[in-house]
Amino acid sequence: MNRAALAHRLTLHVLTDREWSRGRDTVTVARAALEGGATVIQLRDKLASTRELIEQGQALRELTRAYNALLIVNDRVDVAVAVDADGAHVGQDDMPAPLARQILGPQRILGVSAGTLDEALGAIKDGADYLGVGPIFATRGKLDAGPAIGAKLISTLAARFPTPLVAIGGLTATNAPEIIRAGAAGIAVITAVVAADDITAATRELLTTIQAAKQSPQAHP
Ligand SMILES: Cc1ncc(COP(=O)(O)OP(=O)(O)O)c(N)n1
Ligand SMILES: Cc1nc(C(=O)O)sc1CCOP(=O)(O)O
Ligand SMILES: [Mg+2]
Repeated sequence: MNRAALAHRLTLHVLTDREWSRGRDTVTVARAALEGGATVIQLRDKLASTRELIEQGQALRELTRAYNALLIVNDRVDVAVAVDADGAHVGQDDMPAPLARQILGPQRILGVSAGTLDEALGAIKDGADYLGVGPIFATRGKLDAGPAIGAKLISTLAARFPTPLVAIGGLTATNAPEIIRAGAAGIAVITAVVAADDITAATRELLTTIQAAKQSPQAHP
């Protein structure tokens, strides 16, 4: 997939998280988000056994194909390959990106987290297909995320590099537009979607807001 196509498909990335799902199972949450227009489902379950993760991954693989959405597996590059996901996402404490790339091969998508310019430069050098940049705002979704960094890193990176940027951390329909205008290709959320009363409606609202921001004249060139 070329960069422009990938950037388009990264518009709205929903991370599963059973701790925030209010008793709803991962497949139910993902289906509702896909119905609302999520373009990526990231399987992120810090509690699951490997066997459970594989089962969830296989179910999400089928579902994401039916909705023409991407499936990314968080942390577990081996599981990403085993369930034939589109890719994997690794952070700064996870498998190093060059090893993840070896396992994923050249075709699958490799996402890497970056919270600083140095981390971003390293991830780009290591061949990340997209960067997960955050935490942009204060977040409830990741306890060890560190302090909010705001939009500056997004605008700096967008001005200098073509690698698509996915903003994460405290994103909502209210604050997403300014981050898209700063140059993010898309946003990633946990609580704004998976903890919502109506997951489909929350996803739809986010998607509409992001699409409008992408088309606004103030959008990043
Ligand atoms: C799109 C996206 N961006 C950042 C992250 C965070 O990854 P990481 O730092 O490894 O933290 P955990 O998600 O593993 O807790 C992400 N998952 N997705
Ligand atoms: C999983 C994750 N990674 C982050 C990072 O900054 O890398 S912030 C985060 C949690 C995002 O949850 P919410 O959308 O509810 O704020
Ligand atoms: Mg991780």
